[in-house]
Amino acid sequence: MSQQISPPPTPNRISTLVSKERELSWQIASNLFVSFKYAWAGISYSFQTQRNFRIHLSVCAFAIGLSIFLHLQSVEIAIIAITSGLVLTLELVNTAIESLVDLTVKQTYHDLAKVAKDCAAGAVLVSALVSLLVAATLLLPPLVALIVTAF
Ligand SMILES: Nc1ncnc2c1ncn2[C@@H]1O[C@H](COP(=O)(O)OP(=O)(O)OP(=O)(O)O)[C@@H](O)[C@H]1O
Repeated sequence: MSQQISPPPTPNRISTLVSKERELSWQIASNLFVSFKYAWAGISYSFQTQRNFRIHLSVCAFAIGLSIFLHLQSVEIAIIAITSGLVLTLELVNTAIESLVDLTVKQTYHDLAKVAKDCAAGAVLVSALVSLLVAATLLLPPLVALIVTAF
């Protein structure tokens, strides 16, 4: 049996899509303040439900705090902040993908659900490892120097 392939979108179809923008959405944020409120609700949900998010947040705060305490250069602190932000951002995306997968397949097993969840978790792991490497490279030399001078 041949598989049905959707035709590429024509300019007319695109303008129809634009005019029906967000038609399927249950609710649309009415202004920027409301958008921030929902964004904060997402961060709060992740914090309350995801143990890994709480661990990563603590480690990131510690790394940034230590980099300030050790008087690292502004660029170095910025690099640590960027890599930390990336980990937390991917944790949020991971939570969103998990929720979408669970919403779609509910409590049934599906190979593609596994791929989606495993890849999302893999993205967090990659960013966490890179972040750890960057933090160790920038923090360890001044930290060791401080410990050596103290004893
Ligand atoms: N519906 C499903 N179909 C197939 N495999 C699934 C399904 N749900 C979960 N899994 C498998 O179980 C693993 C753990 O599921 P879970 O929902 O706890 O993901 P997780 O929340 O990504 O873990 P973490 O919170 O540590 O990132 C997934 O990575 C996936 O391999």
